[in-house]
Amino acid sequence: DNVNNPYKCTHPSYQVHKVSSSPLVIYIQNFMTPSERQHLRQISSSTFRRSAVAGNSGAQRVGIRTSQSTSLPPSDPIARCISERAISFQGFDIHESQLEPLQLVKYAQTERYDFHTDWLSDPNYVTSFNGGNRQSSFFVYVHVSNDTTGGGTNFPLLAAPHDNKWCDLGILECDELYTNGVTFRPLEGNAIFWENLLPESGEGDPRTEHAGLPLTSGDKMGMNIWTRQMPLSEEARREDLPVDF
Ligand SMILES: O=C(O)CCC(=O)C(=O)O
Ligand SMILES: [Fe+2]
Repeated sequence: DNVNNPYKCTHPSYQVHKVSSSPLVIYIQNFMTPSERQHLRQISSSTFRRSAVAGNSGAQRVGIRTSQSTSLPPSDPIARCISERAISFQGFDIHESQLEPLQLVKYAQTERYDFHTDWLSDPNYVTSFNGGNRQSSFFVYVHVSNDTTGGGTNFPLLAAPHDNKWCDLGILECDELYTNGVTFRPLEGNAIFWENLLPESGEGDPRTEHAGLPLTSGDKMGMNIWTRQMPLSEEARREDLPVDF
Protein backbone atom coordinates (compact mmCIF):
# COMPACT_ATOMS: atom_id res chain seq x y z
CA ASP A 1 0.00 0.00 0.00
CA ASN A 2 1.32 3.46 -0.77
CA VAL A 3 -0.04 6.99 -1.19
CA ASN A 4 -0.59 6.63 -4.92
CA ASN A 5 -2.36 3.33 -4.54
CA PRO A 6 -4.09 3.27 -1.15
CA TYR A 7 -5.85 0.05 -0.22
CA LYS A 8 -9.61 0.15 -0.50
CA CYS A 9 -11.76 -2.69 0.78
CA THR A 10 -13.92 -4.09 -2.00
CA HIS A 11 -15.73 -7.42 -2.06
CA PRO A 12 -15.57 -9.99 -4.84
CA SER A 13 -18.83 -11.19 -6.38
CA TYR A 14 -18.76 -14.63 -4.83
CA GLN A 15 -21.18 -17.44 -5.72
CA VAL A 16 -23.08 -19.40 -3.11
CA HIS A 17 -24.44 -22.96 -3.22
CA LYS A 18 -26.43 -24.50 -0.41
CA VAL A 19 -25.09 -27.88 0.69
CA SER A 20 -27.43 -28.60 3.61
CA SER A 21 -30.32 -26.87 5.40
CA SER A 22 -29.97 -28.71 8.68
CA PRO A 23 -27.31 -28.07 9.75
CA LEU A 24 -26.98 -25.01 7.56
CA VAL A 25 -23.95 -25.47 5.30
CA ILE A 26 -23.20 -23.15 2.39
CA TYR A 27 -20.41 -23.43 -0.14
CA ILE A 28 -18.93 -20.14 -1.36
CA GLN A 29 -16.90 -19.82 -4.56
CA ASN A 30 -14.44 -16.91 -4.84
CA PHE A 31 -14.91 -15.70 -1.29
CA MET A 32 -11.33 -14.40 -1.17
CA THR A 33 -9.43 -12.67 -3.98
CA PRO A 34 -5.95 -13.67 -5.19
CA SER A 35 -4.42 -10.42 -3.88
CA GLU A 36 -5.99 -10.94 -0.45
CA ARG A 37 -4.64 -14.47 -0.35
CA GLN A 38 -1.19 -13.27 -1.35
CA HIS A 39 -1.25 -10.57 1.32
CA LEU A 40 -2.25 -13.07 4.02
CA ARG A 41 0.58 -15.39 3.10
CA GLN A 42 3.06 -12.51 3.14
CA ILE A 43 2.14 -11.05 6.52
CA SER A 44 1.98 -14.46 8.19
CA SER A 45 5.08 -16.07 6.75
CA SER A 46 7.12 -15.89 9.97
CA THR A 47 4.45 -16.10 12.67
CA PHE A 48 3.18 -19.68 12.51
CA ARG A 49 3.48 -22.02 15.45
CA ARG A 50 2.27 -25.52 16.24
CA SER A 51 -1.55 -25.49 16.49
CA ALA A 52 -3.15 -25.82 19.89
CA VAL A 53 -6.43 -27.60 20.48
CA ALA A 54 -8.89 -26.45 23.11
CA GLY A 55 -10.40 -29.45 24.81
CA ASN A 56 -11.33 -31.23 27.98
CA SER A 57 -8.07 -33.05 28.15
CA GLY A 58 -5.61 -30.96 26.21
CA ALA A 59 -2.63 -33.25 26.51
CA GLN A 60 -4.59 -36.17 25.19
CA ARG A 61 -6.18 -34.32 22.30
CA VAL A 62 -3.25 -32.24 21.14
CA GLY A 63 -1.95 -35.02 18.93
CA ILE A 64 -5.00 -34.90 16.69
CA ARG A 65 -3.86 -31.67 15.11
CA THR A 66 -0.49 -31.55 13.40
CA SER A 67 -0.88 -28.24 11.58
CA GLN A 68 0.57 -24.80 12.35
CA SER A 69 -1.53 -21.74 13.19
CA THR A 70 -1.32 -18.01 13.62
CA SER A 71 -3.91 -15.32 14.28
CA LEU A 72 -4.00 -12.10 12.30
CA PRO A 73 -3.73 -8.67 13.89
CA PRO A 74 -7.33 -7.35 13.93
CA SER A 75 -5.98 -3.98 12.72
CA ASP A 76 -4.73 -5.42 9.42
CA PRO A 77 -6.77 -3.70 6.66
CA ILE A 78 -7.28 -6.92 4.70
CA ALA A 79 -8.32 -8.81 7.84
CA ARG A 80 -10.84 -6.03 8.53
CA CYS A 81 -12.17 -6.22 5.00
CA ILE A 82 -12.64 -10.00 5.22
CA SER A 83 -14.31 -9.62 8.63
CA GLU A 84 -16.71 -7.10 7.13
CA ARG A 85 -17.51 -9.61 4.37
CA ALA A 86 -18.16 -12.39 6.90
CA ILE A 87 -20.54 -10.12 8.82
CA SER A 88 -22.42 -9.03 5.72
CA PHE A 89 -22.72 -12.68 4.61
CA GLN A 90 -24.41 -13.47 7.91
CA GLY A 91 -27.00 -10.75 7.44
CA PHE A 92 -25.28 -7.82 9.21
CA ASP A 93 -26.78 -8.74 12.60
CA ILE A 94 -23.40 -9.61 13.95
CA HIS A 95 -21.13 -7.11 15.60
CA GLU A 96 -17.43 -6.99 14.81
CA SER A 97 -16.72 -7.74 18.46
CA GLN A 98 -18.31 -11.20 18.04
CA LEU A 99 -15.53 -12.29 15.68
CA GLU A 100 -12.48 -14.02 17.01
CA PRO A 101 -9.21 -12.76 15.53
CA LEU A 102 -8.96 -14.40 12.11
CA GLN A 103 -6.88 -17.54 12.24
CA LEU A 104 -4.65 -19.00 9.55
CA VAL A 105 -3.77 -22.66 9.62
CA LYS A 106 -1.25 -24.41 7.40
CA TYR A 107 -0.44 -28.00 6.68
CA ALA A 108 2.61 -29.60 5.13
CA GLN A 109 2.67 -33.11 3.68
CA THR A 110 1.16 -35.72 6.07
CA GLU A 111 -0.31 -33.06 8.37
CA ARG A 112 -3.98 -33.14 9.31
CA TYR A 113 -6.66 -32.11 11.77
CA ASP A 114 -8.69 -35.11 12.92
CA PHE A 115 -12.44 -35.18 13.56
CA HIS A 116 -13.64 -32.41 15.83
CA THR A 117 -16.32 -29.77 16.14
CA ASP A 118 -15.55 -26.06 16.13
CA TRP A 119 -18.11 -25.53 18.91
CA LEU A 120 -16.61 -26.09 22.32
CA SER A 121 -17.97 -28.76 24.62
CA ASP A 122 -15.97 -27.75 27.67
CA PRO A 123 -18.02 -25.21 29.68
CA ASN A 124 -14.74 -23.72 30.92
CA TYR A 125 -14.22 -22.29 27.44
CA VAL A 126 -17.81 -21.19 26.90
CA THR A 127 -17.74 -18.07 29.05
CA SER A 128 -19.14 -14.59 28.50
CA PHE A 129 -15.52 -13.41 28.61
CA ASN A 130 -15.06 -15.40 25.41
CA GLY A 131 -18.43 -14.50 23.89
CA GLY A 132 -20.10 -17.84 24.60
CA ASN A 133 -19.77 -20.57 22.03
CA ARG A 134 -18.84 -20.53 18.33
CA GLN A 135 -22.07 -19.86 16.49
CA SER A 136 -20.69 -20.22 12.99
CA SER A 137 -17.54 -21.10 11.06
CA PHE A 138 -16.07 -20.17 7.73
CA PHE A 139 -13.17 -22.26 6.50
CA VAL A 140 -11.49 -20.55 3.53
CA TYR A 141 -8.83 -22.18 1.36
CA VAL A 142 -6.12 -19.51 1.20
CA HIS A 143 -3.40 -21.43 -0.59
CA VAL A 144 -3.20 -24.85 -2.18
CA SER A 145 -0.02 -25.80 -4.02
CA ASN A 146 -0.30 -27.25 -7.52
CA ASP A 147 1.01 -30.61 -6.38
CA THR A 148 -1.46 -30.95 -3.51
CA THR A 149 -3.23 -34.26 -3.11
CA GLY A 150 -5.51 -35.09 -0.19
CA GLY A 151 -6.19 -32.29 2.27
CA GLY A 152 -9.94 -32.13 1.73
CA THR A 153 -12.38 -31.15 4.45
CA ASN A 154 -14.60 -34.08 5.39
CA PHE A 155 -17.99 -33.87 7.16
CA PRO A 156 -18.82 -37.54 7.80
CA LEU A 157 -22.37 -36.92 9.06
CA LEU A 158 -23.60 -34.72 6.22
CA ALA A 159 -25.61 -36.14 3.34
CA ALA A 160 -23.83 -35.38 0.05
CA PRO A 161 -25.80 -33.42 -2.54
CA HIS A 162 -26.57 -35.63 -5.55
CA ASP A 163 -26.06 -33.51 -8.63
CA ASN A 164 -22.98 -34.24 -10.74
CA LYS A 165 -22.27 -30.53 -10.96
CA TRP A 166 -20.62 -30.74 -7.54
CA CYS A 167 -18.15 -33.22 -9.00
CA ASP A 168 -17.80 -31.52 -12.39
CA LEU A 169 -16.92 -28.22 -10.71
CA GLY A 170 -14.31 -30.10 -8.69
CA ILE A 171 -15.85 -28.96 -5.41
CA LEU A 172 -16.61 -32.37 -3.94
CA GLU A 173 -14.53 -35.49 -3.80
CA CYS A 174 -16.63 -37.90 -5.84
CA ASP A 175 -14.20 -40.75 -6.39
CA GLU A 176 -15.06 -42.68 -3.29
CA LEU A 177 -17.67 -45.34 -3.91
CA TYR A 178 -18.69 -45.75 -0.32
CA THR A 179 -20.65 -43.05 1.44
CA ASN A 180 -18.42 -41.06 3.63
CA GLY A 181 -20.46 -37.91 4.17
CA VAL A 182 -19.22 -34.91 2.22
CA THR A 183 -15.59 -34.16 1.35
CA PHE A 184 -14.78 -30.72 -0.01
CA ARG A 185 -11.65 -30.54 -2.13
CA PRO A 186 -9.26 -27.72 -1.28
CA LEU A 187 -9.82 -25.03 -3.94
CA GLU A 188 -8.08 -21.70 -3.57
CA GLY A 189 -10.30 -18.76 -2.74
CA ASN A 190 -13.38 -20.86 -1.97
CA ALA A 191 -14.97 -21.27 1.46
CA ILE A 192 -17.32 -23.45 3.45
CA PHE A 193 -19.71 -21.73 5.85
CA TRP A 194 -21.75 -23.56 8.48
CA GLU A 195 -23.71 -23.00 11.66
CA ASN A 196 -22.38 -24.88 14.66
CA LEU A 197 -25.24 -24.56 17.12
CA LEU A 198 -28.75 -25.97 17.09
CA PRO A 199 -31.21 -23.11 16.51
CA GLU A 200 -33.63 -24.05 19.31
CA SER A 201 -31.36 -24.88 22.19
CA GLY A 202 -28.07 -23.23 21.25
CA GLU A 203 -26.38 -26.57 21.99
CA GLY A 204 -23.53 -27.71 19.78
CA ASP A 205 -24.73 -29.59 16.70
CA PRO A 206 -22.90 -32.94 16.53
CA ARG A 207 -23.65 -33.18 12.79
CA THR A 208 -21.07 -30.42 12.16
CA GLU A 209 -18.22 -32.76 13.01
CA HIS A 210 -15.43 -32.50 10.43
CA ALA A 211 -11.75 -33.08 9.75
CA GLY A 212 -8.95 -31.62 7.68
CA LEU A 213 -7.84 -34.80 5.91
CA PRO A 214 -4.10 -35.58 5.72
CA LEU A 215 -2.19 -34.02 2.86
CA THR A 216 -0.61 -36.79 0.86
CA SER A 217 1.49 -34.25 -1.07
CA GLY A 218 1.91 -30.49 -1.38
CA ASP A 219 0.85 -27.89 1.12
CA LYS A 220 -2.32 -26.09 2.10
CA MET A 221 -3.23 -22.94 4.03
CA GLY A 222 -6.70 -22.14 5.30
CA MET A 223 -8.45 -19.47 7.32
CA ASN A 224 -10.95 -19.89 10.14
CA ILE A 225 -13.47 -17.11 10.71
CA TRP A 226 -15.33 -17.86 13.91
CA THR A 227 -18.36 -15.91 15.10
CA ARG A 228 -19.26 -16.14 18.78
CA GLN A 229 -22.77 -15.92 20.20
CA MET A 230 -21.95 -12.67 21.98
CA PRO A 231 -19.20 -10.07 21.85
CA LEU A 232 -15.85 -11.30 23.12
CA SER A 233 -14.47 -9.12 25.86
CA GLU A 234 -11.90 -6.61 24.72
CA GLU A 235 -9.26 -8.51 26.66
CA ALA A 236 -10.17 -11.77 24.97
CA ARG A 237 -9.80 -10.17 21.57
CA ARG A 238 -6.53 -8.52 22.48
CA GLU A 239 -5.02 -11.29 24.49
CA ASP A 240 -2.63 -13.68 22.86
CA LEU A 241 -4.83 -16.66 23.53
CA PRO A 242 -3.90 -20.16 22.47
CA VAL A 243 -4.55 -19.95 18.75
CA ASP A 244 -7.35 -22.47 18.71
CA PHE A 245 -9.00 -21.14 21.82
O1 LIG B 1 -8.13 -28.08 7.22
C1 LIG B 1 -9.33 -28.25 7.06
O2 LIG B 1 -9.79 -28.63 5.98
C2 LIG B 1 -10.27 -27.98 8.20
C3 LIG B 1 -9.62 -27.24 9.34
C4 LIG B 1 -10.51 -27.10 10.53
O3 LIG B 1 -11.51 -27.75 10.64
C5 LIG B 1 -10.18 -26.16 11.63
O4 LIG B 1 -9.11 -25.51 11.57
O5 LIG B 1 -10.99 -26.04 12.57
FE1 LIG C 1 -12.70 -27.17 12.31
